[in-house]
Parts: sequence; structure tokens; C-alpha cells
Amino acid sequence: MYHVKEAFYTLQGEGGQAGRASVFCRFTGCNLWSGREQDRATAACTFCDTDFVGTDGQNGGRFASAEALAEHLTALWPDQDGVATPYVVFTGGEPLLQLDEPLIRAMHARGFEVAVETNGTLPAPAGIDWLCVSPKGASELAITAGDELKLVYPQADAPPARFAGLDFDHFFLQPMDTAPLGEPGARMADTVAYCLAHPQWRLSLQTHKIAGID
Ligand SMILES: C[S@@+](CC[C@H](N)C(=O)[O-])C[C@H]1O[C@@H](n2cnc3c(N)ncnc32)[C@H](O)[C@@H]1O
Ligand SMILES: Nc1nc2[nH]cc(C(=O)O)c2c(=O)[nH]1
Ligand code: SF4
Ligand SMILES: [Mg+2]
Repeated sequence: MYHVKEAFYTLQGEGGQAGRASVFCRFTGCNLWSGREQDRATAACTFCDTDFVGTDGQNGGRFASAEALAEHLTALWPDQDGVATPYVVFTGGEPLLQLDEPLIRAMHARGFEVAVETNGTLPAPAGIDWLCVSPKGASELAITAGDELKLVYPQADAPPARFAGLDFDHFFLQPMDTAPLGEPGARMADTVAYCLAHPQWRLSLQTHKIAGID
């Protein structure tokens, strides 16, 4: 059984695929935070900007099979002329608690490229076309290779230098949005300064927030 908080059609806001039309599937649950505000300060990941509790969001629900969830997600993709390759982003919560090879195969069978946004602490199933790892604090990585490493910055216990030698094609720093912590704004100036001083790293902005979309 797959538990999905919400699913929606939008533009990928972040990283190397920013701007690309995408079906997002946000799985319920995470291994680094319960999702309850009273647990945030003591969680392994403390700055999360996302509600991933329950199955009550738009197009959310429980799906008994990979085929059923794949059909549900395919219905959100509007393109019927075959010009653009359909693209699905599995996120959460932590998608690698639930994403498996049958679901990836079911999306491939429907013509989709499959992307994943993960905290990198759990092993990934085979077949992912675009793997984004976003390390969290002191949490140990189970995945040390992929398409992009996208580090939220700054994190006192996760300096960029710890990840700079890993086997990724792209390295992004994304300014921490501090609104979840009760502070307005983002850590923009610090992040820009780090990229200027360390050109291996590129700036990733959360462009969906700028655009005012999901
Ligand atoms: C909500 S997470 C879900 C996927 C996975 N659990 C992860 O952490 O990568 C999606 C993306 O949002 C980023 N993110 C979460 N909270 C953020 C914040 N306050 N500011 C900037 N990026 C944030 C994460 O680092 C991750 O790249
Ligand atoms: N538009 C949009 N782009 C995103 N890229 C990563 C997101 C996520 O929450 O995983 C996200 C999201 O929530 N919305
Ligand atoms: S690991 Fe990802 S989903 Fe989990 S609490 Fe952190 S940012 Fe949120
Ligand atoms: Mg998000």
C-alpha cells in the first residue's frame, strides 16, 4: 500500500530541472521528522518546509498497487501530443520509504521520466532517471552518487565541504527558507557568498515560491 499526502501538476521549482513541467507525488511520512511541530526542535531534520502527514491533501490517498498509483499520476499530466516527455517527481516526506521498482516501471511504461527528491539516508531502487540528494544535518548518507546534490544552506552540522567530493554531476546550494522556523525570509546573502567563493557550487532558488505556485 502506498500512502500519498498529495499529488499535483506544477513546475519543478528547484535544482537542475527547475522550470520543467512535472507531476509531483508527495508521499506521506519521513524518517528524519515525525511532521509534528512539537517534535521539530529535536528532530534529525529541523527546518522542513513541508506538510507530509496523512493522506488528506489534493489528489492524496492510499493506493493498493503500483498500477493504481501510476494511473492516478498519469491522469495529472496534460500533454497529449507527445512533444514533451512526461516527468514525475517523487518527493515527500521521504520518498525512499515507499518508492519501489514496480512503481518506477509502471511510470516508465506510461512514458514518464522518473525523478526523486531524497534526503539520501536510505538506499534507492533501480531505474531512477534523475536523482537529487539533499543531505540533512549529521545524518549519514546511504547514497553518495547521483545527478544532483542539493544542499540547504547553511546547516551548522552539514558544511558543503563534506559533500564536495561525492560522485554527483551537479552541486547546488539552496538558501534555507526560515519561515518554518518562525523567521521571515531566506538565507540568501550567505548562500550567494559561498557560491562566489566556491564555484563548484551553483545557486538553487525555490522558484515555485517566487512564482507563487505549488
Ligand atoms: C521537503 S523535502 C522532501 C524530500 C526529501 N525528504 C528531502 O529532504 O530531500 C524537498 C526539498 O525541499 C528542501 N527543503 C526542505 N525544507 C527547506 C527549507 N526550509 N528551505 C529550503 N529548502 C528546503 C529539501 O532539502 C529537499 O531538497
Ligand atoms: N514546484 C515545486 N518544486 C519542488 N521541487 C522540490 C519540491 C519538494 O517539495 O520536493 C518542490 C515543491 O514542493 N514544489
Ligand atoms: S528529510 Fe525532507 S521531508 Fe523529512 S523533514 Fe527533512 S526536508 Fe522534510
Ligand atoms: Mg517543496
